[in-house]
Amino acid sequence: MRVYSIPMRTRFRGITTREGMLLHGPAGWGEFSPFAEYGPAESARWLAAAREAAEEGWPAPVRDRIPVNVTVPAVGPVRARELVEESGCRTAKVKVAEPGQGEADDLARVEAVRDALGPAGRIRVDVNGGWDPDRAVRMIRLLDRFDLEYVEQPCATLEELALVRRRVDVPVAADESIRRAEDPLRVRAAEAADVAVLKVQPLGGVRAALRVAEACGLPVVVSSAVETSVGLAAGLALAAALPALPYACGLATLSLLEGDVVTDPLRPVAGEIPVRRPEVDEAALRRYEVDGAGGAGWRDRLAAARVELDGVPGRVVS
Ligand SMILES: O=C(O)CCC(=O)c1ccccc1C(=O)O
Ligand SMILES: [Mg+2]
Repeated sequence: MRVYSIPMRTRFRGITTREGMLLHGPAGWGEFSPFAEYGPAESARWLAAAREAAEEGWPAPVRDRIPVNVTVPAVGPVRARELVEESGCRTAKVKVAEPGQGEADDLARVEAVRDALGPAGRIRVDVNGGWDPDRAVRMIRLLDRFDLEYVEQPCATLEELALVRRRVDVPVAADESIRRAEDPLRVRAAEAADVAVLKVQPLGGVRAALRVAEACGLPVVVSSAVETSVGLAAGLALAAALPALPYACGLATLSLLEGDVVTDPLRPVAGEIPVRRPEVDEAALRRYEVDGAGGAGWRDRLAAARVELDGVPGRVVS
């Protein structure tokens, strides 16, 4: 196993460096990159996803190209426009409700993105649970001036999502509300969402995510956890295996990173990423590889996740 640390081009989710581990097995490379705040129990699912990639591979694809959205972090309007234009994507996901910013920042960013995309482009906003229901209803109506495809996780809880969903016309997507196997049934029962955002690593792999998709009974948007192309390939495999894929996916996140670990990174071409599994490039990996203290911390996190998953300190995946 190898530990990487890649600087981010733009601060995202409060982080400026993306770190993780790459595990190798008979089926290829897998990525284990739980965010720093995740403990062993949550990280165990991220490990299950890495093992599936390294040991088993993924179910057969039913499509060979995945339409994707450009991800626009909480940047100013000028940078937002540049990111959309550079991307070639016709759908944008815009982060809003960033701590320390105001409603005017959100409106200016979304306006700039609408300007860059033109009237035919699609815009979704991601709130990461940052609004209370009253603010959510008010802000969604204001932002819908720029025509929203959906609003992702406007509030933190399921009950709040359901309340907001009843009060606005814009569809609601659940992201943070779907992290465990039992969550999709709760989302369904609460009638809290119109769309399910699914991420492979937090859900424990492509097969686990396919089961969640089925249990939700909602259209699915596959998103990345801001990963190297090794992790993104698993997201692509999920998007490629879903029976239906009515929305663009959030897998165009490589542009948030300064570099990658493969020869031919998974970047969009004309708004789509071709479904494939790129080869890890030794020279690229060595460029971002860390050992010593950083690497040791990750080896401890891997060991703890293994204990959760296997019950005992487990078999070593090289
Ligand atoms: O969906 C996308 O466009 C990119 C992925 C993304 O936004 C994301 C990435 C890592 C952690 C959380 C999130 C999120 O959707 O909130
Ligand atoms: Mg989200």
